[in-house]
Amino acid sequence: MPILEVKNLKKSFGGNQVFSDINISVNENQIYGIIGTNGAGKTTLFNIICGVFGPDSGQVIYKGQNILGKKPWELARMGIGRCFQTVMPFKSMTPYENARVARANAGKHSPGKELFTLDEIMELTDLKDKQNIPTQDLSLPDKKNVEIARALACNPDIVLFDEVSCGLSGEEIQARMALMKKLAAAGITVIVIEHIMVFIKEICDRVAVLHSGIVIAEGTPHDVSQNKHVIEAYLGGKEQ
Ligand SMILES: Nc1ncnc2c1ncn2[C@@H]1O[C@H](COP(=O)(O)OP(=O)(O)OP(=O)(O)O)[C@@H](O)[C@H]1O
Repeated sequence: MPILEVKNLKKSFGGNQVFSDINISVNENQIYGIIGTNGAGKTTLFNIICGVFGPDSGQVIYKGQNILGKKPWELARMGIGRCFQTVMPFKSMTPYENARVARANAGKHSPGKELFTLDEIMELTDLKDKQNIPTQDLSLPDKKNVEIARALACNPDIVLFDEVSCGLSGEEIQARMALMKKLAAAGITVIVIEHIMVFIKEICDRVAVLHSGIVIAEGTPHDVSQNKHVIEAYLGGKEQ
């Protein structure tokens, strides 16, 4: 059953049309990948889903309700979480404080029914032994973990991750993949934008490929990687 559907989305910035007709359907508990070349509109799609700005036309349906027009904080309280490509935690606060503030602000719809305690979130995001260090003194990968911890503290039903593996080592990427799988196993729906194909192939149940304003392919990672439009448009004619 779909938890999130994007229907007939159109979006332009000035004269630059980013989407002419985007359609995506994400089922509950799936790990759903979104790929596409630079500038294909992946982050724009997340911004529209999260209420940062609206489309020119189309619909975003979350749990059966059209959510266009709702503010980002309203959507966070409805269970839509987001991790940004660039990290934006409160720098002077520790990881634990960042998570606590996020929970207090967005700790949503079902108080007392949080999926993870703050301690569990520190464990899940590998921050347990650093949870009392000011975030500004942590490494970039740890800061990214704080960003994930903040999203999880909001007790989301769905989390959108925008290139959270960017700049990480192979080992850190493996840890990130394991975390995504744990979130899905715990009942959270995960949508990831990633450029790293191994990441997409290993963890995603389904993938959508954005190109020239539309979804040129949708399916399992294997099916999508065999699709001739994808090979031509996204993989530069070479299968990966
Ligand atoms: N707020 C904005 N104002 C004007 N143009 C924008 C805005 N946000 C995005 N764009 C433009 O929309 C297009 C899609 O950008 P977007 O960042 O969504 O692509 P992307 O697929 O996420 O790219 P990347 O892989 O490089 O992160 C680009 O041409 C970009 O310049």
